[in-house]
Amino acid sequence: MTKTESATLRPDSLDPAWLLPSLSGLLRTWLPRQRWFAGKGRPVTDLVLLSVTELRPDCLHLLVRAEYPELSASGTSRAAPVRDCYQLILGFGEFLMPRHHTAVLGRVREGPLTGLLVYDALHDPRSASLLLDRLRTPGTAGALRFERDGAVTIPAGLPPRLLEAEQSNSSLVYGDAYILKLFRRVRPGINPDLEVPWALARQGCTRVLAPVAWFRTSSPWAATLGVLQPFLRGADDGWTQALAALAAGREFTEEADEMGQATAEVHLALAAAFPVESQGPPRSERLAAGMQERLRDALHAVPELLPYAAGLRSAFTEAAALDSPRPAQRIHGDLHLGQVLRAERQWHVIDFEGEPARPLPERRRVQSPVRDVAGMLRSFDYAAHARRPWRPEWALRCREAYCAGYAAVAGWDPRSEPELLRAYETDRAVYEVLYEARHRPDWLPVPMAAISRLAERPGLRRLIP
Ligand SMILES: Nc1ncnc2c1ncn2[C@@H]1O[C@H](COP(=O)(O)OP(=O)(O)O)[C@@H](O)[C@H]1O
Ligand SMILES: O=P(O)(O)O[C@H]1O[C@H](CO)[C@@H](O[C@H]2O[C@H](CO)[C@@H](O)[C@H](O)[C@H]2O)[C@H](O)[C@H]1O
Repeated sequence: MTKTESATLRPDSLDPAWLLPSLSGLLRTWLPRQRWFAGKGRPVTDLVLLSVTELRPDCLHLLVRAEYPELSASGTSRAAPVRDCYQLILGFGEFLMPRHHTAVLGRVREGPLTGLLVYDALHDPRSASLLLDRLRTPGTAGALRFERDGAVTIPAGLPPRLLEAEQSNSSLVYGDAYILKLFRRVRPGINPDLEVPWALARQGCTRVLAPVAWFRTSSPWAATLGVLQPFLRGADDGWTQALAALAAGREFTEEADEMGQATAEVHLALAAAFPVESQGPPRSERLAAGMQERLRDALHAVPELLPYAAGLRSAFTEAAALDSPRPAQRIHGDLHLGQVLRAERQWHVIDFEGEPARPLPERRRVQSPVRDVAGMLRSFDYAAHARRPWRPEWALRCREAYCAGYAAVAGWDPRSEPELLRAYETDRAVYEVLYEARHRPDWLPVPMAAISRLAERPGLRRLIP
């Protein structure tokens, strides 16, 4: 990397009245290309600057509200546009890093900043280090507040690198000792990815990594913006390991069994750390109504789902007739193979953010633990369908092993509630269809294969993937 002189923003640079117009054209082109931007491939129809904070004269922290049309099966969007708030940390000045040309938004073409190069400052080691420095020494910058666990001392000077994983957010790794996740899509409220691991670690749960520092904002509303956790050096996630096993023609049942045990341990710790539903078991009717509603939304957005609608609905109708004996409790909310990391032969569970598209109050609500189990079962299926030849029997064995491991620790077997499991798997597959349509259209056939199976075998009782 070569860095030439970096321009300094003028003192009036924080004035939203002209800052946003200067950046607007660049953001409209750059945002839809980002992996974490939910409106991928759709035009940004409006941008509002919600807050701007100077981190350094040539580095700004921004919260920007982007508006884009909702996905619509008809192509003509009659649905209300989506309005999401995104966290950006932008650098201004010359930035030459050819490997990371996606980091560059471009040159400002109008207003007082004309000619200035704008880039995603997370790619700039100076800005990445600045963030760690702020987290090491608690304090404020405008509406931003940096905080840390007083019992932990974070060393200075750890070299930063931006993680190049397929992510919904952006993460910086410091000296292979800590990882800072910056939430890209910001919602009002405390993010469960801070709240949950913090509470679980205090329960003595060794399956999670306790947050050591975090930062939040109070403007335009209170929200968590980033969390720093210990980095598990040399760990592989479950997805990478499952694909490696498949490629080598190996079974993955031992790992799946241990993963089931880890999930159950986390569920037990969650039930101890947070209130469980005091009104008795979750009301299946209400639950199924929520699933039907999500299906309706997905049908509106993804036309490929329409032929399966009746079959999918039947999964929810069947579940509505039952009442699960399982009390509702806090859960992970988006459990899949990418959310478990294996280090020193032990699985750790990460990313308690829940499904990023849902509002935070919904993600923080108590739910059935079967939702998490179904998420992981779907993930074995994803792995088995990620490459040709498809290996559904491999997935079936993983799914059985995972449930057995779960049952051994939790004291109840998810397979004993097949209707509920099917409903949650169907709900998850519908979510995945929507997720892939929005973020990775090339992947759509994977959840669609499950949709066709789940819809066409309404009487299914086995764990056939
Ligand atoms: N504590 C950690 N130690 C090592 N790697 C981690 C850790 N936390 C996250 N990662 C890596 O970062 C990736 C993205 O993290 P994740 O929390 O899932 O972010 P996102 O919500 O953006 O998808 C994970 O798949 C994993 O490879
Ligand atoms: O990145 P997040 O952890 O926030 O989760 C989102 O992205 C996941 C993909 O990266 C997506 O997971 C889906 O694809 C996985 C394979 O890449 C597969 O293991 C999961 O089973 C499947 O759901 C997840 O749904 C989404 O919320």
